[in-house]
Amino acid sequence: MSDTPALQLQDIHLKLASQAGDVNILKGINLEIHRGETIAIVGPSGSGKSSMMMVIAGLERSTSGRVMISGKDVTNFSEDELALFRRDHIGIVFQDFHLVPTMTALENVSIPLEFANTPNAYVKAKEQLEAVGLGHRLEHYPSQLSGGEQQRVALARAFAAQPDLLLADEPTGNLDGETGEKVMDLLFNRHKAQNNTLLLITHDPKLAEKCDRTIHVQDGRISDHNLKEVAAS
Ligand SMILES: Nc1ncnc2c1ncn2[C@@H]1O[C@H](COP(=O)(O)OP(=O)(O)OP(=O)(O)O)[C@@H](O)[C@H]1O
Repeated sequence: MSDTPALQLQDIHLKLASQAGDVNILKGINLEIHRGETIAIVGPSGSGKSSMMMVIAGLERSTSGRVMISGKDVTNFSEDELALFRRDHIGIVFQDFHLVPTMTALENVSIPLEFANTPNAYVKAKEQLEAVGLGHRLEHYPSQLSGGEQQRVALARAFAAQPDLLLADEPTGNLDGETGEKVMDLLFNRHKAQNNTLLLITHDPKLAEKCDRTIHVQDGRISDHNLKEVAAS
């Protein structure tokens, strides 16, 4: 296994314009995550967790700083380069599923594989759906699926291309406790099966406990608490 970190953030700042003036959202984030780690990102509402994840995913461009993924500096990638890099290396799961409503479960999972010219995209998508227990729902549209099932489709889609980095932003936030637990078990099982790196934003302490490490974000910074953890380790 290579020693190259899965993810490095160096002095990331994010400033966005709002009607009330510029807002400093991220204020110098430094972070290094190793391959295969599971990381919980916790912190108060509005502290910048989702913004940090958007910067990592290349869906938001930082104002300054550097983003390295698997040793590749993606900071100055064009939008097209970022889209290709995301397709090949990053899986993302959102709280509200983000499935395409006019596509079946099978199509939702296979479409990114087809874009990547992956051979046997449908067969691979079917395998991913079977791995999350949805082999009997392949032809169902999102509106015909429960919230838990929709999130399982989103998991199948995120894992389909075997990404190096899996980002999940409160993936159980819209689900009831029992369904959320099942989705979470699947998320960890799929992570284990593929041995990718998992970053998970959560407000649930039980979930954070399941991860190797917890990163605390406070007011756009990684809080002192983490620095003490690092110093003690
Ligand atoms: N497009 C934007 N323009 C201006 N400010 C924004 C924008 N997007 C987010 N913010 C602000 O940035 C801050 C961080 O938001 P972010 O969504 O990253 O927080 P969070 O920690 O993920 O919160 P939550 O736990 O509630 O999801 C908030 O104060 C938010 O209002």
